[in-house]
Amino acid sequence: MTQAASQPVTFPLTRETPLDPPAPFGRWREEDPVRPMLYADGHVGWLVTGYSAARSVLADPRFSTRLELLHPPINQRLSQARRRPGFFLREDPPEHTRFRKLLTGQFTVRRMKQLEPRIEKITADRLDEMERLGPPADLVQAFALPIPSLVICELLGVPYDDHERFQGYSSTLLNLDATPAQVQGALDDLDAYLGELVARKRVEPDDALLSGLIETGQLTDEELTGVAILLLVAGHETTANMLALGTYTLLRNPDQLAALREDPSLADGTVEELLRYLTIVHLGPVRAALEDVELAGHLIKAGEAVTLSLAAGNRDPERFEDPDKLDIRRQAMGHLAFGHGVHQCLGQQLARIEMRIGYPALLRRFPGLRLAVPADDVAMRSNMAIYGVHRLPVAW
Ligand code: HEM
Repeated sequence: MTQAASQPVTFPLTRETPLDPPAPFGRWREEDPVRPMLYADGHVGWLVTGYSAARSVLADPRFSTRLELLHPPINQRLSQARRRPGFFLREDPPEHTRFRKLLTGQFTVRRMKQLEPRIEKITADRLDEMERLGPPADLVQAFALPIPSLVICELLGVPYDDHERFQGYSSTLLNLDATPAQVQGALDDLDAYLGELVARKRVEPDDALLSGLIETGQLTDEELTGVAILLLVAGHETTANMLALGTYTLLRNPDQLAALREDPSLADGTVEELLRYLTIVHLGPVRAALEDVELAGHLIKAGEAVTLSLAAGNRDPERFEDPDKLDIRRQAMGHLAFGHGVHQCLGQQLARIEMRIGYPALLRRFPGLRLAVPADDVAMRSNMAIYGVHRLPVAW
C-alpha cells in the first residue's frame, strides 16, 4: 500500500456530476481497491471500491451483517439498525437462512410471473391518470412511487389507502439528515402499524404473502412484523427511485433513448445497464469482520467495519469495459446493484419485472416525453440512503 493509500479517507457524499459516483472513488480504486476509512464517530475501518474485492466480502461468511458486533460500537445511526426479530437483512446464517427459506417459498418465479398482468394494469392506470391530468407532471408522484407501492401492498396484503403513512415512515428511515430520535420514532410507528396488521391477518387471513407466512406456523407475530417492515421499506423506495432516476438518465442520454424506442427488445438489457450505471444503494452495505481476514493484501481485524461501495464496484474498469459510459447494449449482468451472496436482493425479480414493464410503457404512451425543467435543476437525493431524484417534472 502506498503512503497515500494508507491514510484513512472519509466516505464522499458529494457528486461532481449527478449520474456518476463521487470522483474520489475512481482514483482510490486505481491506487488500492481496499483502503482504511474513517467513520463519522472516529471508528477506523475499511472502504472497498473494487468489484472483485466487494464481491468476495459479500460472499464470505467471515463478514457479518450484524453491525452490533462491531468493536468498538459504531455511530448511532448504524447501531439503530440493531437486531429486531424478523429483520433478516441484519441476521447471519443459520438464523438468516431460516427466514430466507420461508420467504423464497413465497417469492417464487411463478408468483412473480402471476403478478405481471397486475403490474401491467397498475402501470397502465397510472399512465391513464397522468394523461388525464395533462402535462406537466411530477413523474415521481404520478408514476414512479405509486407503481411499486401498489405492487408491494398487493403482494404483502397491506392496504394501499395507508400509503401516505408508510411512505412517510420509510422516507424518514432513509433520510441521512434525520436525527436518531426521528429514526427511532419512524421505526416505532412502522412497528405499531404493521404489528396491528399482522394481528388482524391472524383472524382475517387473505391470500397475500403475510397471511401465507402466518400459515406456515413458523414465525411469531414479532418476527412477522419485522419481515413486513423490511419488505415494505425495501420493496417500494428502491424500485421507485430506479423508475424515476432511470427515466431521467434516459432523457439525458438521447442516443440511448432513441435506440430503446427503436428496438423494444433492448428493454431487458436497458434495465440491467441502468441498475449497474446508477447503483442506487449508494452508501453501503456495511459488514463487520467476525475474525481476522486477509483481503486483497490487507489484514482486516475482527470487529472492524468494512463499507462496500457497490456504485464504485459497478464502475470498475477491470470488470466492465468503458464503465462510465451508459450503454444499453452491453452485457451488464453480474453487476452488484442487488448485492451478492446470501443477502442478495430477495425482490430482484419483482423489481426487474416492474422496470421491464414500466420504462417501455411510459415511453410508448408519451413519445414526446421530456423534462419540464432544465436537467441541472432536478434535485438529487444525495441526502438519502437510496439515491434518486426528489421530483422529476416532465411534459409530453
Ligand atoms: C431496483 C430495486 C432494488 C434494488 C436496487 C435493491 C437492492 C438491494 C441490495 C443491494 C440488497 C443487499 C443488501 C446487503 O447485502 O446488505 C438488497 C436486499 C434485499 N432486498 Fe432489495 N433491492 C431492490 C428491490 C427490492 C424489492 C422490490 C424488494 C421486495 C419486494 C426487496 C427486498 C429486499 C430484501 C428483503 C433484502 C434482504 C435480503 C436478505 O438479507 O436476505 N428489494 N436489495
